[in-house]
This record gives sequence, structure tokens and C-alpha cells, in this order.
Amino acid sequence: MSMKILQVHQLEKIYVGKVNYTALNDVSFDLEQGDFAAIMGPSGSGKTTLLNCISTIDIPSGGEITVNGQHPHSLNDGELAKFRRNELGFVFQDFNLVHTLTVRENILLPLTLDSVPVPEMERRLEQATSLLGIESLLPKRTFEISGGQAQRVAVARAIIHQPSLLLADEPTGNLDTKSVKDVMELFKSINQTLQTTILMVTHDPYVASFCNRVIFIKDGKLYNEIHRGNHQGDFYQNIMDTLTFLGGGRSDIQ
Ligand SMILES: Nc1ncnc2c1ncn2[C@@H]1O[C@H](COP(=O)(O)OP(=O)(O)OP(=O)(O)O)[C@@H](O)[C@H]1O
Repeated sequence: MSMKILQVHQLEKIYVGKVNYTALNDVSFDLEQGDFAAIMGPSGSGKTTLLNCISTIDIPSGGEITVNGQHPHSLNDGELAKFRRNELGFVFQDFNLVHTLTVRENILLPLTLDSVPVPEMERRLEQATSLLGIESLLPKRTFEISGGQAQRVAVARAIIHQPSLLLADEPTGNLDTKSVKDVMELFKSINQTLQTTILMVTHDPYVASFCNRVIFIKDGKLYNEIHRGNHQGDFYQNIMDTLTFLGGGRSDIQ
């Protein structure tokens, strides 16, 4: 039976200022457990706003978001902190690692904050690091590893507490071509091995072609959605074609 991990219902976000700006308008979509989805759209279309509303960094102006049956925007501060730690994993463009800690300490940080017993920590660390192939990096400091390696460590940290939803904002934005492919292969293997539901924002059609679904937004509204068939190459072409229809020009998209 399929299970809905994320439900976004008639989401609206208005930035209030001298002039109010509607960044999201009537956005609705669901993610089932095991979905691997990308959000794409021209610059300023509302991608980051959407991700920030889902991740509870930002507060919606209207509509409803449900994650694993819970309504994060109706929780109090204490409940919200717990909700974020238990249900969500985050991966950012600039890795967000703590530079005073080792790789091992960085990955374990979410479990340390939750006082998880040491043997359980070790078990999860072993699982995440072997999945990501980063066992040899554990004793290193963050300045001793490459960008691609740092992003693997950030991914390990994001999945160590087995979140129901893994969110990523331009996770490959700062990586070279080879590392982009490696990191995307890892997201794919996390999605397939752990059945983790993943939602990422990207400008890059190649990155999006690793996903199973691509949701396009334009001017704060849902524009279209396409699904992957068997061939990544065909999917890439479909994504490119949709981006062309979407407009904004290549300079805006890339
Ligand atoms: N804090 C804010 N206050 C006012 N307007 C904002 C704020 N944050 C974003 N916006 C506006 O909302 C719109 C959507 O911004 P958002 O960052 O979500 O777009 P995006 O699709 O992620 O763009 P990009 O691809 O360039 O990162 C933009 O027009 C932006 O100027």
C-alpha cells in the first residue's frame, strides 16, 4: 500500500512588505513513500520558498502542509524542533558542516543532540558510511576533504536519523561534473536502498534526470509534472523540452 509522506495543499506564500509579493499561489502536490522528486522552474519562480515552507524554515500564508501525518506549522517550538530532527533531513549547496568537528562528529551530531545510545549510534554510522563509501574520511577534519567528499558527509549526516523526508536545495550547485554524478548516484542509491523519500530543488536538468518525478513551477504556480520512464536519457530530453516551453531562457535556467 502506498503511503503519503508529504501533502502540500493549496499552499500560498505572500511576502509582506511595502509591496506585497505572492511567491506561491495555490500549490498542491503529494509525495508517496519512496518518491524521488525534483522541483524546477525559472529563477524567482518560488522553488526555494516552497522548499523553505516544507522544511518549516518559512511560514506559509495559507494552505496546509502534512509530513508523515503531522502538521508542522501547528506545532509549538519544542515540538517543532523534535519534528525537524525526527522527520526531516536537510542537504544544502554549501554543505553546512561544522568546521571545528571531525567528519565522524559531524555525521553523528543529530544523534548526539537526541541522546541516542552509543551502540545504536555506531550501528547507524556504519550503515550510513558504508552506503556512502566514506569510512576512510571519518577521522578527518572538514578542511582536509574535497567538495564532493564534503557533500557525501553532509548526506550521511542528513540520513543518519532515518528521516521520512530528505530535502535538498541545489545540493550539487558547488560541485564539479564528476562529483555531481557521484552525489546523484548516492541520492539514487539512498532512495532505492532505504526507501527514503527525497525532494530536491535544482536548476540542472542532468541532476533532475536522476529523479523519478520532476515538478515544474512558474510564477509561484504549479506548471507541469513529468515522470521518468526506463531511460534516463529520454527523461533528460523531456526535462529540457519542458524547460524550453516554460520559458525564461537558458541563462535563467542554468
Ligand atoms: N524574504 C523575501 N521577501 C520578499 N520577497 C522574497 C523573499 N524571498 C523571496 N522573495 C521573492 O519571491 C520570489 C520567489 O523566490 P525564490 O527564492 O523562492 O525563487 P527561486 O525559484 O528559488 O529562485 P532562484 O532559482 O533564483 O533561486 C522571488 O521573486 C523573490 O524575489
